[in-house]
Amino acid sequence: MEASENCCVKVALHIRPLIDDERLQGCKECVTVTPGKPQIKIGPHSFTFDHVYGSGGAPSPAIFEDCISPLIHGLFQGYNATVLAYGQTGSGKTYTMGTGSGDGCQTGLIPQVMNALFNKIEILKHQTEFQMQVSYIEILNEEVCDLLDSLSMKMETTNGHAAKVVRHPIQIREKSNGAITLAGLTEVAVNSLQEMATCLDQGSLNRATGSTNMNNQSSRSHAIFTITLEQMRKISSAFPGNDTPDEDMGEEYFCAKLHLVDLAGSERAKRTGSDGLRLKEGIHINKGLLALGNVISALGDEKKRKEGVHVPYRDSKLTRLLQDSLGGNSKTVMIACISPADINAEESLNTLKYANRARNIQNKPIVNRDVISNEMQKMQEQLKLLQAELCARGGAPSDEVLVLKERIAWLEATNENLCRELHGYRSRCAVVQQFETDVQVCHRNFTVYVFHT
Ligand SMILES: Nc1ncnc2c1ncn2[C@@H]1O[C@H](COP(=O)(O)OP(=O)(O)OP(=O)(O)O)[C@@H](O)[C@H]1O
Repeated sequence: MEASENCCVKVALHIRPLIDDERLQGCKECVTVTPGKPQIKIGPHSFTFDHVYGSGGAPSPAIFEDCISPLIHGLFQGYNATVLAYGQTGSGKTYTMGTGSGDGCQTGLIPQVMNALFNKIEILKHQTEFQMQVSYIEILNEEVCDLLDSLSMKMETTNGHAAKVVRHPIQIREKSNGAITLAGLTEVAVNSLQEMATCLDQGSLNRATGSTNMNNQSSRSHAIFTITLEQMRKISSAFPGNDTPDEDMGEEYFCAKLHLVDLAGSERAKRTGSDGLRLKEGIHINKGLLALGNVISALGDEKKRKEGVHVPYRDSKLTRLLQDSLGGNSKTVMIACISPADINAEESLNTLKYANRARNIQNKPIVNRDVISNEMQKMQEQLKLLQAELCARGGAPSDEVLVLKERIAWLEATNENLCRELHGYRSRCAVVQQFETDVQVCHRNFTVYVFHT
């Protein structure tokens, strides 16, 4: 795997327009965007973000080009990415992400992501083989549910009472290398934009929503739509002294994930008017968001970071699942959503403070190339060096030239063997991950060619 620069979590603010309900209540806008700057004022407080959209800031459609396009570009280079929509209930997260069933789902970010992915694949398909899978989960009342598994989302009728959706939670597992996985998660292989859109629609329909005083279609869960992009790319290279340019050097395998997260909205029971089930959901929502806030605080505070303060990822399912997106191997963008209405000023201020802290989080994204490809790349670099040396010696017979030729022959044979191995294992990330656990065997062989010339 390739190391890369640390990169901070980017935070964009999206201010939705006043909605009918707020106009009917006679609300006024209480936020002001500084013209030409990603800066916002609310009362005496002012905040600067990476971008500000809506309400006098940049136009909302620019979010995709500015914030999401670079993540997609990175995904094709093998970098994991995460987009997190955060904000108070009713602030426009679902609309912005396009995970709902309203107008936003046509223009939201996820449909645009899907379009961009398939457009790019169309351009690259002649030199790269692609496979994509999607999964869609929600965290509801601190349980993880698979939104694409129709069996775990059964409609059940009890004692003749109305049918209700019964959700069967799935378990979080931690592998020996610390990676988090979900036991038995449905991963649907998708080959077209239409197939991917169907998964999004079906999962979104299964997602738990309910009516509160603040939003008549409030998402009651945190939802994570994950796209896994696997690539098998042809490597070609011209050896010095070789007349055939772009000689086929085998293939490289990359596997990167894009998590698109629509968080449930923070809420106050007094304002949502929740009781019973809605209240219980609200308590869990706030608990998960508090845990997320604590992780953001621990990671965003430079002093704490330098002191190596414990990051409480394990305090909630949400933070365990987002561990890599915050402070780990991912390029991450947070989209903080707020309502401009004066009745929501207190909640908007809280969102702004929360999002502002997230800007200090440093991630360490790396290219997710599998171990075999990695070793192959090292080997090919060695081959190039040896070929160049052979060329420089002009091929005159000597002991050194003989040794060089032997080494080159050995490397070429090993490279060919590995190409075959990789072919056999390329179909799924999981299989390659399994293969990585056996990599010590390969390493023993590789040490043979790691020598100093
Ligand atoms: N940019 C926008 N332009 C117009 N209307 C919007 C915009 N964003 C949100 N809305 C409207 O505001 C209302 C609340 O939006 P939405 O359901 O997306 O909020 P939310 O933050 O996801 O809420 P919750 O956390 O309760 O699920 C909806 O009626 C939606 O259509």
